Amino acid sequence: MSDASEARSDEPQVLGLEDDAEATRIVREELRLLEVVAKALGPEAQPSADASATGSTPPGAPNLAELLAEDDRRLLELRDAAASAKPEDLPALLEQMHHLGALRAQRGKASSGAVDRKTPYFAHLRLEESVNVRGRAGSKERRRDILVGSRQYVDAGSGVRIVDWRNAPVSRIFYRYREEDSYEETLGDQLVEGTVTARRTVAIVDGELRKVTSPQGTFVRDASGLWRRAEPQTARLRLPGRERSATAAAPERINKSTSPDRLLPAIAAMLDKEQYDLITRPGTGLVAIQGSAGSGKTTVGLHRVAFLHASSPNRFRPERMLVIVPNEALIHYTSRVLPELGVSGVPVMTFARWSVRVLHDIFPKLPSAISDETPPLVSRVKNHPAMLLAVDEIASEVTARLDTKVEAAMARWPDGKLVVQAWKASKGAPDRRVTQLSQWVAGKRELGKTSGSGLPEVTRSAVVALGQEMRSDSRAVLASWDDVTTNRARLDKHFGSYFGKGQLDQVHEWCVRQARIRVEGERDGATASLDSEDYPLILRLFQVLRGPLLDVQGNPLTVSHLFVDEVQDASPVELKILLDLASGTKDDAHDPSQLSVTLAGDVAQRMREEDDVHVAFDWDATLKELGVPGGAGMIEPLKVSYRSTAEITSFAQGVLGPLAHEAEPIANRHGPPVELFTFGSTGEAVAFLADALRELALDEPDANVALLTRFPQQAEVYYEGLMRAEVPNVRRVRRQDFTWERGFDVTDVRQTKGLEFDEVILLDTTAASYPETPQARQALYVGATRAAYQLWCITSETPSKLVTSSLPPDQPTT
Ligand SMILES: Nc1ncnc2c1ncn2[C@@H]1O[C@H](COP(=O)(O)OP(=O)(O)OP(=O)(O)O)[C@@H](O)[C@H]1O
Repeated sequence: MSDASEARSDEPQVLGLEDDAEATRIVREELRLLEVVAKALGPEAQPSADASATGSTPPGAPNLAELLAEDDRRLLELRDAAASAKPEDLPALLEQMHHLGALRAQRGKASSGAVDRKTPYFAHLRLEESVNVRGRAGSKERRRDILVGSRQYVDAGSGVRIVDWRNAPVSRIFYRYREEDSYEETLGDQLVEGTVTARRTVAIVDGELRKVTSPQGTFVRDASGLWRRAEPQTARLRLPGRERSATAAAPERINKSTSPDRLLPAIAAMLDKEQYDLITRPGTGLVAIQGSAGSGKTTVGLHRVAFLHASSPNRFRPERMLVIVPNEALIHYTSRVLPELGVSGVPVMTFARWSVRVLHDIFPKLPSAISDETPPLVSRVKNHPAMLLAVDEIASEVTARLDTKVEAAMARWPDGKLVVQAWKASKGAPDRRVTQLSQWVAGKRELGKTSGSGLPEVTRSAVVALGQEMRSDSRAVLASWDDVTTNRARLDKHFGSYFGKGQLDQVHEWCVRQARIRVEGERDGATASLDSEDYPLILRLFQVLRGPLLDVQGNPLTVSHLFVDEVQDASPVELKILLDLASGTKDDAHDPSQLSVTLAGDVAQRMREEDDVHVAFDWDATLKELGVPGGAGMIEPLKVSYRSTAEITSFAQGVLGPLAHEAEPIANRHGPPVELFTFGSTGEAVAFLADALRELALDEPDANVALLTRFPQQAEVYYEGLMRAEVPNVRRVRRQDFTWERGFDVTDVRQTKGLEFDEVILLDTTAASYPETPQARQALYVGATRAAYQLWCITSETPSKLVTSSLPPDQPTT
């Protein structure tokens, strides 16, 4: 490429900067470069090289074009399905289309097609270097201009060279070095040493240069074509400490960035009145805590566990209490609170972890593998609220069969009527009733004030034989599990009004296949496994057929107090199991009068794995469904938003729109404004972030920032870019494997449920990733409210309306 800094007679005009020689020189250089590129690209630019030629696609892996074709095919399929879908299936299909559309858009930007003439590149590097070719003596000096863009373009004739920011080896220099830095890099078989003599980012919109950002200044062109030197870049990430209090009496907040670790602290001395009242409620009964994100729900639930233990150490022994949190990260995040409050040894688990342990204690022969291929549809059906009714129906059928058996069998024996009466007086799950009948006939207990010990011998023997026969029905937990999932008529009856026939066909087919592999062993390479949703299903069937769950010694398993955090994400079946577990037992049956439970949740934060259809969480309905007396009257809202600043809290409420909490949360501190940064491409956004994060790492080495995308695949792109840019301590968190150390965690929103970071950067806050759907609102809300102090939104396409409409009206967007 010719040297753009040489003076020429036909040099482009830079109006508005006549008094600023440095600015004129820089802008003119960039205008000339753009002219050269535009000429080389011509009106119909042709691709010069595809992405695979850059060596970025591993052998055998599908290349970008194949992935795009696959995306298109699936989009078409979804579109067809939507055209003929039942109205109730439409939201799910539309949500899938949004998801795929967002990924497709991102992939499309990186596709190997023609360079986008409207925005051919976003950065310019000028390098002066000396090149040594391996194995050859001597070196060659050269000076060259490299442009960095979203697609590669090389035109040897005109000297134009645009490299793809993601994979051209030379783009490493752009991300790793600043202007005037010396570098040494191996590019192919060449060892290249040199100096970056210019490093600029440029905004080219519709083929026109609009902005140049350089170490010498930022130069912006307005609509009338005049250039001006902009105020120095003010966008900075910062750590807390300088914010003002929103209310004079606002309590202090613990500054986690200066505490020894980043875990949730014990804050007994700081609790407010409402929090304290909830914590000190009597130990028997149910306490339901609703509150916006960061209002202290987890904190209150854990302090309540400690309070109950302190008030009745024998009843609430640590090992007899249970805390259920929605993900593995929260187990670690909350681990400090209880020991600091003097209670060690309370099991804190996810429902999944707890249920795996209990199920295998009861049924050690069940396969231990959990399928990672379960279709989302199967998960949705198995987690559906209607499953509770399906399970209850099975229990009623078993009971009806046993009633018939007892009556039919006893009609033949002397005093058989007494046996029928005793059977009717027995209580609890069918299997417990069979046990009670056996105990009655053996004279070990009374049923309805009678004892069976006076029965004629023949009748007693007949009852013993009948009891054995009845066990095959009352203990048929695993057979009932098969029945509820593989019996097509049952699926239709319970789920037919929520799912289409084709969908239930798929569910049925999957369940039948799973059952067959379990019976026949390995088949076509597939080994026996359970779906993760089978765990609650089997445990619930156990409770309704056989009674309280059992520990490994076969004793009834109960807990003296249960705290379920993020309850809006638990399925009704899971909740029902847990509530029975926390009910205690009397006469072998659950005893709701002993119930001791704390539930904490936020309707606005529901994000279940299988929710491609929006399912609103309704406290009242849930409590009623679970048979909790009092319903919504039990709920105590917490209103102070302790985690996030007023700026973030207000932005987050805006994002929720119609789903916003009835009671506007009260924030107690101010902080930096929420900012939206718009870029021409992901590569440009990565360059900006790399600079901001590097600067933060230098100024505040302890900072811990979360960079969050909506979908996991999007996080990969940013992670790779930041790694290439050699930003220190960048980590890709895929399955809640947070290290809780200083640095930058790149992950998707779902992973951060319940957690807190000083700064959050929401990536790809585009209209495609966050459309105006309830799911997108809730995901964006969860992401935004993870931030305690500072929140940035980044986009390289049309920004989501959820973001733009939630920023304050005077908020400048960059
Ligand atoms: N009374 C209080 N005074 C000061 N800080 C508090 C108070 N209550 C809670 N906090 C702090 O507020 C932050 C959020 O608390 P917590 O995680 O318990 O909220 P949450 O409602 O469970 O949030 P989420 O809905 O996001 O799960 C924590 O840093 C906690 O220490």
